Amino acid sequence: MIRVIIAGPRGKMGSEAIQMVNNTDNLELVACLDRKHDGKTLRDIESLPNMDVPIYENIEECFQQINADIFVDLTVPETGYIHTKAALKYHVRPVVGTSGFSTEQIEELTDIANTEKIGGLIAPNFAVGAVLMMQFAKQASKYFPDVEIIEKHHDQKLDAPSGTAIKTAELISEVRGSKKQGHTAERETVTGARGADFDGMKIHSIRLPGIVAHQEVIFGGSGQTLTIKHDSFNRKSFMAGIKLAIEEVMKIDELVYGLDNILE
Ligand SMILES: NC(=O)C1=CN([C@@H]2O[C@H](COP(=O)(O)OP(=O)(O)OC[C@H]3O[C@@H](n4cnc5c(N)ncnc54)[C@H](OP(=O)(O)O)[C@@H]3O)[C@@H](O)[C@H]2O)C=CC1
Ligand SMILES: O=C(O)C1=N[C@H](C(=O)O)C[C@H](O)C1
Repeated sequence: MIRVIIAGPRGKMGSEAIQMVNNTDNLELVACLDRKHDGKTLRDIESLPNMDVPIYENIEECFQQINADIFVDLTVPETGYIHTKAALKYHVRPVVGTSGFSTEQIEELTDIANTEKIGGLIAPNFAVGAVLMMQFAKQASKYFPDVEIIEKHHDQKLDAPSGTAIKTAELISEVRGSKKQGHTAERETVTGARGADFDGMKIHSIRLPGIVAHQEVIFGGSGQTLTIKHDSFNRKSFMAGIKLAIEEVMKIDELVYGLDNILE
């Protein structure tokens, strides 16, 4: 049995993750972290399963009282970062889905995990299809260095660009390097019209009600374009990746960034 703590249990991802853990034979939910229901149990909250799993508001208290193997964070960037640091301190392996960490924060968490020899994972996207999209985009950029990323998410999302878009740009940059695209005399008549700039490639973030999580990577070449596209239509699309991450992180003693690091 792998003993799991989930932070953000009332959220869209957290509530799906609880279901996934409850439906998985070798996983056991042992506590949740929730800023609004300290001292209660899941049973006390209408939207959550009828279970006697304790809820904590304070992460240190939670780790001091609960013996757990894995800490899953599905909250917001500022809190997720603090949670992940605490998990590493208490040697509870973090599996982090929360997006919006800075590069410096990811580097710092990686250093701590590696010093402590604790396995962990920060994954911008747990959907296997999205991981493949990123890998295919990296491959394509060798032949098509002119590329723009369009990511589309629901309008409750806090961070822009998405974690997936940033990871995609980072992977493409490993192959393509830095390259300014578009006309040399290009100028914006409305600020932001050309999107965010990452090593000269543009990232465009769309936020609308009615959509979940989608990304297109469009490559342009002489007389042709190539579009690599992934769509998550619901949050179940991320659950197989979280399950795999929980299981695989138990076998490693470093913190990795991206689900691709543990996929065969
Ligand atoms: N890696 C991946 O594959 C995926 C990652 N994500 C990321 O996961 C995270 C959660 O997404 P989602 O479930 O859609 O978001 P939700 O807004 O539905 O859920 C966020 C949860 O975090 C809680 N929360 C908010 N602020 C704090 C805080 N300061 N301290 C503690 N808890 C807090 C919320 O509680 P309250 O109701 O009190 O605000 C809520 O329960 C996001 O960062 C998102 O980008 C999402 C999908 C896939
Ligand atoms: O907030 C979301 O919804 C998602 N966030 C992640 C991201 O920032 O890439 C993963 C997925 O796109 C859904």
